Amino acid sequence: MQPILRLQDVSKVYPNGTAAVQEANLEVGEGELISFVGPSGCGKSTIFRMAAGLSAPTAGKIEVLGTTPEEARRSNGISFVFQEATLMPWSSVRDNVALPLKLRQAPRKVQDEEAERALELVGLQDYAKALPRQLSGGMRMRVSIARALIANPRILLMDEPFGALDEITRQTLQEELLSIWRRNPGMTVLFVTHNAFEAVYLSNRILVMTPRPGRISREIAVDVPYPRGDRFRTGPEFGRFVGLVNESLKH
Ligand SMILES: Nc1ncnc2c1ncn2[C@@H]1O[C@H](COP(=O)(O)OP(=O)(O)OP(=O)(O)O)[C@@H](O)[C@H]1O
Repeated sequence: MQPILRLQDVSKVYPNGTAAVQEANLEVGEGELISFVGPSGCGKSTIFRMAAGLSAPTAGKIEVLGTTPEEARRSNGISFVFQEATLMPWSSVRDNVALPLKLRQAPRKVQDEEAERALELVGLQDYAKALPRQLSGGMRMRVSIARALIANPRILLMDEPFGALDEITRQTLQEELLSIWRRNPGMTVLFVTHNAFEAVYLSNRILVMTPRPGRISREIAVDVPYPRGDRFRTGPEFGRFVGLVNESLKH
């Protein structure tokens, strides 16, 4: 199978001399949902920024959708969701979601229709005219996800998107993400989290990174079929996987 994203011996040393990533190797297949876990500062965000073409590696090669990361981003093949929802405070929810289409100069009618459709996917169809400050943290994150989905990306990069949310909201958004992912069989999701429970619940594969400079030290396949639901979350198998992730983080 042709990988949709490939890192070959990728390293990143920042101009101030900080070695953030060292010889990371990775192949991601279409339709995977992969989580990255690792200690703070081990280079997870750096890998994501490089994969999205927002920062260049200092060594090695990254291939996304058979081309360069920059090209994949320009053609809307790859979208990014950050930890903070980063919305425009003066614009309505609908206009925030429509931004990627506006930047592409899509007709206003298309922008509105597609924004409504994306808002429906995240359950916010009734909030199209609201301003971001009128929403809760979880709702703002949903807007941010809708904005990433509007361009129909083949790869969605999510950098600790649920880190700032309470546990209940986090679990709701996990379910929504899984449901969106399952309804779009070709969509590949890469997800950064500090939370072993979240990684196990969501992913088909977990990549554990070493402390900085980050390398991918271990891969854990969570070979449990979807939909997973509460039975998986509360069962013995779940605990075994979480134990495996936590154990791997110690080495
Ligand atoms: N622009 C930059 N210039 C210099 N050093 C940087 C820059 N961005 C990140 N770093 C450093 O590179 C290392 C990796 O940072 P990165 O944000 O990729 O880690 P992370 O694993 O995502 O961390 P966290 O889990 O805390 O979000 C850190 O030591 C960080 O201080």
